[in-house]
Amino acid sequence: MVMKTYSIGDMAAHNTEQDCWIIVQGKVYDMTPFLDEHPGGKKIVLKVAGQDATKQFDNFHNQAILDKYTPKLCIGKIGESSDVTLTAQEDHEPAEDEEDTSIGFGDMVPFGDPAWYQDYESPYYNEHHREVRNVMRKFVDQEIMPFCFKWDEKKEVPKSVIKRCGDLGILANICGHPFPKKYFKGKIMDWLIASTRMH
Ligand code: HEM
Repeated sequence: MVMKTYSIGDMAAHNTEQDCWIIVQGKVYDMTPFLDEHPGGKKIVLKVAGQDATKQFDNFHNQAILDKYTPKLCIGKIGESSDVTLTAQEDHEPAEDEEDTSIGFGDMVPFGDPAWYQDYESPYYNEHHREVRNVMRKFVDQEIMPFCFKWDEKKEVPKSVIKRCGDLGILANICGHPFPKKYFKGKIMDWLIASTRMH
C-alpha cells in the first residue's frame, strides 16, 4: 500500500487534543483516538503534538511497541522535500531554580491527581518541595531516562548512578528521619532537613 506523504508544514495544524499528530521515525501517527488510552497519559503526547517526537518516543518505548501500533495509528510518512525540522524540544526542562509553569504535572484531570501536581495553593506544599521536584525531574530526565532501557536489558544499574544519587542527597529519602547526615551531602539534603524542621 502506498503511504500518504505529508510535509512538516502539514503537521503544525494537528497539535490539539481533538486533532493530534506526531512524527516518529519519519512516519506520521494520528494519536487522537489513542490519547485517552495512552499508558503514559495524554498530556505528555500533547506536549509534542504536531512535532517530531522520535527522541521522546525512543526514551520511553521499544521498537516492538511502534510496530504493534503502526497499523492502527500510522497515517502516512514525512515527504522527502520537508527539509525543515520541527523537533519537539528535548531540553525543555526548566533551570534548577525555575518552575516550569507552562504545563502542570500528571493528567490534569480535576481531582484525578494529587492536588500538588497541579500546583494548588497548599500550606504544606512549599518552595522546598518545588525545588526538590525540579532537581529530581532534571536528574531523572537527563541521567536516568536516556539509559533506563539499556540498564533494564542488562538487569543492572551502574554503581556510579547509586553514587551520584548519594552525592545529590537523593539516597537520604529512603533512610527516613533522622537522616544519617555524614553519608549524604548536597542541596536536596539541606532541603529535606529544612522541610522536616518546618513540619
Ligand atoms: C506512536 C506513538 C506512541 C505509541 C503507540 C505509544 C504507546 C505506548 C505504550 C503501549 C506504552 C506502555 C508501554 C509499556 O507498558 O511498556 C506507553 C507508555 C508511555 N509512553 Fe507512549 N506511545 C507513543 C508516543 C509517546 C510519546 C511521543 C511520548 C512522550 C512524549 C510517550 C510517553 C510515554 C510514557 C512516559 C510512557 C510510560 C512509560 C512507563 O511507564 O514506563 N509516548 N506508550
